[in-house]
Amino acid sequence: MTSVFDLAELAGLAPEAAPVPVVPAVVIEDAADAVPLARALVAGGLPLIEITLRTPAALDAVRAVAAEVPDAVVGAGTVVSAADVADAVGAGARFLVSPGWTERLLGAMGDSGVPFLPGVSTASEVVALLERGLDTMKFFPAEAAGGVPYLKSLAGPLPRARFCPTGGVSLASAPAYLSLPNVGCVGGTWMLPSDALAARDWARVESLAREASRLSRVSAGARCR
Ligand SMILES: O=C(O)C(=O)C[C@H](O)[C@H](O)COP(=O)(O)O
Repeated sequence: MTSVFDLAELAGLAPEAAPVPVVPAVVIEDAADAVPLARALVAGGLPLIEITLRTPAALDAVRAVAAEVPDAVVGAGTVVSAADVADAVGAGARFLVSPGWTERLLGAMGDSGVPFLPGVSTASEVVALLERGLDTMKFFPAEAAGGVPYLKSLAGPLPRARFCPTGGVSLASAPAYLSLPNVGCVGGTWMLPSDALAARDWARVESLAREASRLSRVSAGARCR
């Protein structure tokens, strides 16, 4: 099955046109903002968009982006229960991201039919997921859990596991993550500053997305299939 790192396939693009491996994590307060926000991200070159289920507006936001922004690939983040999985997929989420995992959550995400990134932060969790046949995961909270040196250390004993580090990642730190052989994409909120969202400053979001979209295609693109 397609993994979240099969970015071109997820986005419906040819492999050579794989999008930049940066996934904005959106916290949305007003569902009416979802479409203009998603359009700004897409215009800035970031078509993969994770809307976190942290706010009451999130599911309506997923629904709106799925219906009205065809160039976006919208997914749901903060998926922490089987009910979240059902709600997110029902709303049109095309991928799922969770900060952690349980057997039940893995089962529900596995049955959902869409790619998913279960969150891990320890070597034992990586081993547990590999044991279950899953090799694609979110590394969360990336910076607090050890950042680039930690992922480098995991690559030796656990080379099959591939990660999407998220949590404290910035424009400055993203290139170091993307240069690692076990990183397929990075997630973050740095292109969505809360003051820009509060002001509905979509031009600023687009410009920050464009800046993020210049991050190395070369280093990660080859591994994102
Ligand atoms: O809600 C979840 O499922 C998450 O894990 C959320 C995101 O990973 C963080 O919100 C990233 O946020 P920054 O640290 O600002 O980049």
